[in-house]
Amino acid sequence: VIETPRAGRSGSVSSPPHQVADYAQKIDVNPPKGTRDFPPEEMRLRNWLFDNFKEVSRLFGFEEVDYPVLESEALYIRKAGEEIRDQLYCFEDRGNRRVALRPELTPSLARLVIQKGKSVPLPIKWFAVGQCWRYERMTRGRRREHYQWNMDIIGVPHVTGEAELISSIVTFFKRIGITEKDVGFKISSRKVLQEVLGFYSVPEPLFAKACIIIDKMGKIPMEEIKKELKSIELSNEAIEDLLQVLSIKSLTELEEKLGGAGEAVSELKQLFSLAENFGYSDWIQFDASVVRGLAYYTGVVFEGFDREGKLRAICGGGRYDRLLSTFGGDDHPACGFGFGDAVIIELLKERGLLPELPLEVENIVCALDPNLQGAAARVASVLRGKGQCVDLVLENKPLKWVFKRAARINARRLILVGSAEWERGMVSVKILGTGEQYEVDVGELE
Ligand SMILES: OCc1cccc(Br)n1
Repeated sequence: VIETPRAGRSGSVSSPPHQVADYAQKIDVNPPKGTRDFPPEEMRLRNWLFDNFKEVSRLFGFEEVDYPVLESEALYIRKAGEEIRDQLYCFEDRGNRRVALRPELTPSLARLVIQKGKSVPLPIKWFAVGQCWRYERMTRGRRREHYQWNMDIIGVPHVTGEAELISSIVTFFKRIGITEKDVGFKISSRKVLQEVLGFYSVPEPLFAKACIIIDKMGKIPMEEIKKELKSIELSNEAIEDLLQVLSIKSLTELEEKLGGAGEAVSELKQLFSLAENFGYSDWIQFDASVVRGLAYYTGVVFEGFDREGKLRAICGGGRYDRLLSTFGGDDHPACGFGFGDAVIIELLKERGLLPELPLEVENIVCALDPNLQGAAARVASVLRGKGQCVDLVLENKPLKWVFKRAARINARRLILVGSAEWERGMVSVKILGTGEQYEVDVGELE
């Protein structure tokens, strides 16, 4: 914390060497509650993670997009009782507009797809990595921001879309050393719920609310779940039947319960068959209790989980065929997922899989004489022009300091610009850590 200097008895302020303005206020140098700084080491890990997100997206032929972190609050006003709504980071701007820091990326995607209309041919395959926000009472000390990787397919009504998306996440996991022994995907479909609630003639508008309540299973007591289901007029019989179906863990059992004629069973069978062809059957399991906590899902839903059961869901997604029409656009079939940047890092730490990402600077260039600083700048420019990374020593420093800095930045080569050598158009090169050293013509440096 930066302290403002206190006036002594004489009234004069004995300020430190650097003058601190008398009016300077004490500021907290930590970032706002629930947010993170990314100093170099953390930023290297974040870039490593995002580079893997983006490389997988490229492998699957997806195009990168982005949207404002600030959106109209209207994008997120859904009436299904979602947690994401309760925690909206929203405010009125100076133009009296209701705006919000985006809590997720999917509504922005829907907005942009509608905006683009027929100018963008289907299927759309877009991905984004963006910061998302929630305003949660810090009582739980949880973060208020995270970065989410999203991949979405618009215009494909078949479960081939969901199968492709899960394949992309499996590809990502494999790239970073995570196997099916570490994580799995619980897969279900909201059409299971729809078919069960349909038996009890539960009106369509209550369907999303029921899903949001059921998503709280395991997070709040079962009695509370039943109470909330009763509050949306589900009969005791419907509730008991629903809870029984939600405990089903196999497609065979599901088919026995629902019959084989419905879309829920047939789509899930197709998905599991496609998984066989993609080669990730060992990563997935049917679990009827998966509904996810977003109101707009309409079909297949899935979530990545850690098999040790220590962490929250790693990622989640599903089909949302009617989101666009809720924004006044033409409906297109759609599916997608969100993958947060925090739980996966916790998992990698747990598994000892965090990558070593040291700062690596190829060259450190130093003038041995203050009059040779220009020469050193020239050498640095020649190397940089050849794509070489150079840390140029910018002050007149003793060699001991230079060697210490070279070690800290993991430099491979120390290039010294000395007057005797420079007069012959040469510089001296030390390959650090090897004792090898030689002189070389500046033009031949590479
Ligand atoms: O996963 C829900 C969520 C949304 C925004 C920010 C954070 Br942290 N978490």
